[in-house]
Amino acid sequence: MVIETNNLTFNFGNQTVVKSLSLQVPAGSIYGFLGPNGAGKTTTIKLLLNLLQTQQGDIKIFGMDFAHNRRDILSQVGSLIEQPAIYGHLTGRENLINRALLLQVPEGRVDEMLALVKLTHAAAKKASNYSLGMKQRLGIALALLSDPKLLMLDEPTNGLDPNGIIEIRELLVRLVRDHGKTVFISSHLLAEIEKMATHVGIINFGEMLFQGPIKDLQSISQPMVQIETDNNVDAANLLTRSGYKVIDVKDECLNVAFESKQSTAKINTLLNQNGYEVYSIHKVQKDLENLFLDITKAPAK
Ligand SMILES: Nc1ncnc2c1ncn2[C@@H]1O[C@H](COP(=O)(O)OP(=O)(O)OP(=O)(O)O)[C@@H](O)[C@H]1O
Repeated sequence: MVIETNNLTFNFGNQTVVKSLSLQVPAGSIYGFLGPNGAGKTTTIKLLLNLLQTQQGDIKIFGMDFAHNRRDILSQVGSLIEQPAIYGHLTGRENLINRALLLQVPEGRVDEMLALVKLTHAAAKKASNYSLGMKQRLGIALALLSDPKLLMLDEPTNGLDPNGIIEIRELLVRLVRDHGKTVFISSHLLAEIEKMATHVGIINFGEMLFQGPIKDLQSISQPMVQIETDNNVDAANLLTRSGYKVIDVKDECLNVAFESKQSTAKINTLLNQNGYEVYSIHKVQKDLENLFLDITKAPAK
């Protein structure tokens, strides 16, 4: 794991904004850290970057205990939180050269970074004249100058138009695929993250509500046949024995993985032939956005 937290908890006064958080961010992943406004994402990122002092719990980054290896760890982490620290009166290249001097990074990296974030054509333009998307990309180039293994980005697509979002997405995918980085990116929009993330963590009120590979989240949103019978438990057993994939059984209904209309009709016939009364049978599907809303609308504890 590149990032691992155990029982991470943080309070602002008497408000607990991060609650027993156990993050698991695998190496080489694009980890989407999702949650509505005020969920605790920025606070968590600040704890991971030591911009806030940990009050409770442990953080391990690159397998090292954060409390005892802070310098070592942070020298291998690039970050972008809130607005990128850019000087508007300097050009894109000058901004990068300044930082390269500060970090004692060879100046050759500057042109490499400009090319990587597709700003070579605008290198000599004043940063104040950059679009929001260009500023974000320059911010990412600044974060990448020291060639960190891990990039942490707090809502980097906030306020960007669809093109700007696509450019950032493509850049992050390239960084992971071609440069072996791990990317930790927060957002309050699942739709933005879904297309690039390999893993997601969904938090609300500081608590982890779902964490795992994106495909696990997608599999919860697979289409299902929802069936209500006079005996759902026995009907589910019959369907399992007959080779259908029963997803769950509740008092009021049972859910079977949807295969086709024809297979749904066969399920109906099978149940009827075995003496079950079928009160309703229909296809249901939650799209990811609705799933996300469902997961995050739980009331505060
Ligand atoms: N400096 C602070 N002092 C007191 N409370 C704070 C402070 N910073 C954040 N909070 C509170 O902590 C909670 C979590 O805020 P945080 O900024 O971490 O959420 P977030 O998920 O990043 O939200 P957003 O998507 O809006 O940026 C919120 O209730 C917020 O009001």
